[in-house]
Amino acid sequence: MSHMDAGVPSTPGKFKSEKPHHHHQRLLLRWQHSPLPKFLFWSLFAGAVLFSLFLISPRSSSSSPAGHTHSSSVTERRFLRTSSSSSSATWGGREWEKRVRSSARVRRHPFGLTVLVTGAAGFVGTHVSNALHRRGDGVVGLDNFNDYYDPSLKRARQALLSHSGVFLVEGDINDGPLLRKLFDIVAFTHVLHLAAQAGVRYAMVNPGSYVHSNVAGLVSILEAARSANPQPAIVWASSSSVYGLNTQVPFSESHRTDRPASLYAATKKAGEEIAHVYNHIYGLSITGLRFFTVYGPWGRPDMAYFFFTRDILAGKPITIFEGPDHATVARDFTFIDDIVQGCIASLDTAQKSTGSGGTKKGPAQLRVFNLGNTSPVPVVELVSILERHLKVKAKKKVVKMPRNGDVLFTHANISLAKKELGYRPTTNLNTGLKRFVKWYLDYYSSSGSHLAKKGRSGHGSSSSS
Ligand SMILES: O=C(O)[C@H]1O[C@H](OP(=O)(O)OP(=O)(O)OC[C@H]2O[C@@H](n3ccc(=O)[nH]c3=O)[C@H](O)[C@@H]2O)[C@H](O)[C@@H](O)[C@@H]1O
Repeated sequence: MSHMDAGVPSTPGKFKSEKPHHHHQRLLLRWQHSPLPKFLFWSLFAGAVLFSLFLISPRSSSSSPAGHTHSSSVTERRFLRTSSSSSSATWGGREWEKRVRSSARVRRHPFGLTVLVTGAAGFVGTHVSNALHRRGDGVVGLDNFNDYYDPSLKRARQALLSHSGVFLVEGDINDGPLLRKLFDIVAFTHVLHLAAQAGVRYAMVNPGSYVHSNVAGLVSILEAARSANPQPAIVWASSSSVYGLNTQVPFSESHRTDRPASLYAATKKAGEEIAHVYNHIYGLSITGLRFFTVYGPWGRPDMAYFFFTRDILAGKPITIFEGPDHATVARDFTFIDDIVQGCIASLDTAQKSTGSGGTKKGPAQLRVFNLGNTSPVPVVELVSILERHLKVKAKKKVVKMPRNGDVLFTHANISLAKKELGYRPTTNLNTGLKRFVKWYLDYYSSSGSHLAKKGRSGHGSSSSS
């Protein structure tokens, strides 16, 4: 859920350099040696630099927010609007530092953790931050509140955290000075890095944002962590999508992950390789968690279970994908509370990093775990459960799955997480969706959403099997 701050271009803004032909080189040399063309050359050069800076600026974005991405095939280079790019949000100052320190204070002695949670206004980030704080750990959140999906939902999650005493810093994971400042003020024992550009299908619409958040952003976090003294242990969100076209089931950590089906998956896979580098060179203790389609209250509106709910209530048709020869599309949907348990167990079992001041002192822990539910459910079944809880019949359109980065099925083998983390998911899809629907109806009726109200009054009496 994070994105770039103003200024520094990453991969999307780069131009391809081409080797000029010798003849062109000679012409260019001659041209450069006369004074007027030299002036013209540098003016044009400066103009080009300014123009490219304009293009990469977050403020240059004019396209509409994402979240409803399943139909677009037009690739755009778009920078998501963040709180710091559209308002005067800043960080720093004595009052700000005081709030950071106070939020980081451990109330669970002697074993309390001090955790920096990136993407803390996100779905998983909010839940884990809350749970850590409740048990007495120090928690500081970081989030850039970008507009990939409705920022008001992120603000509502922030209000929830703030109410329980967790301070959320508004800023970007690509902001090196901000990260250094945070590590200067607080000796974080752990970083739970959840900030990312999520969503499989949106990667075809806005590829640059995936590279920026999931590759450059991850490196930025690891750079700050490796230079910090003491170095924190890192736990971060990878994804079940790294299994890509793997056909061995259930997916186990030892299976192939070199055939991603989407750019999103490729950036998460790249993250796992980058983690290896920082572990190897700097002695950072790093744990990657492959989440399997996490759902639940306070979830992400760009995910199918969420927008299916919205559209069913609004009486709009929903599109259900099917594979070749009518093959069922299924997901190992995992309830948020189980994921929270897996994240906390990963933090608790993470060993200390072994470096200091950027120098490795010895080998450090490097782990990857599947966090799934181990029982895949077809998407049509997900829709039936929603219909039951919403008491509304869906207008279903079954279509052949477009080539959009989606895979046919996911299924986690969680033996390793069970053994090493004591991870045991306990919520099935029916129970989890019941809790989601309850939250959804409460949230959107109390926040005055016409959509939820209209959907309920317009279709409340029809019911499904
Ligand atoms: O497990 C993961 O690692 C990933 O889980 C989700 O990705 P996905 O499983 O594709 O979840 P949804 O976008 O909610 O889609 C769920 C299912 O509904 C299907 N679907 C989606 C959209 C649609 O209009 N119709 C439809 O049938 C998809 O093909 C998929 O099988 C998240 O969106 C990713 O950020 C996350 O990394």
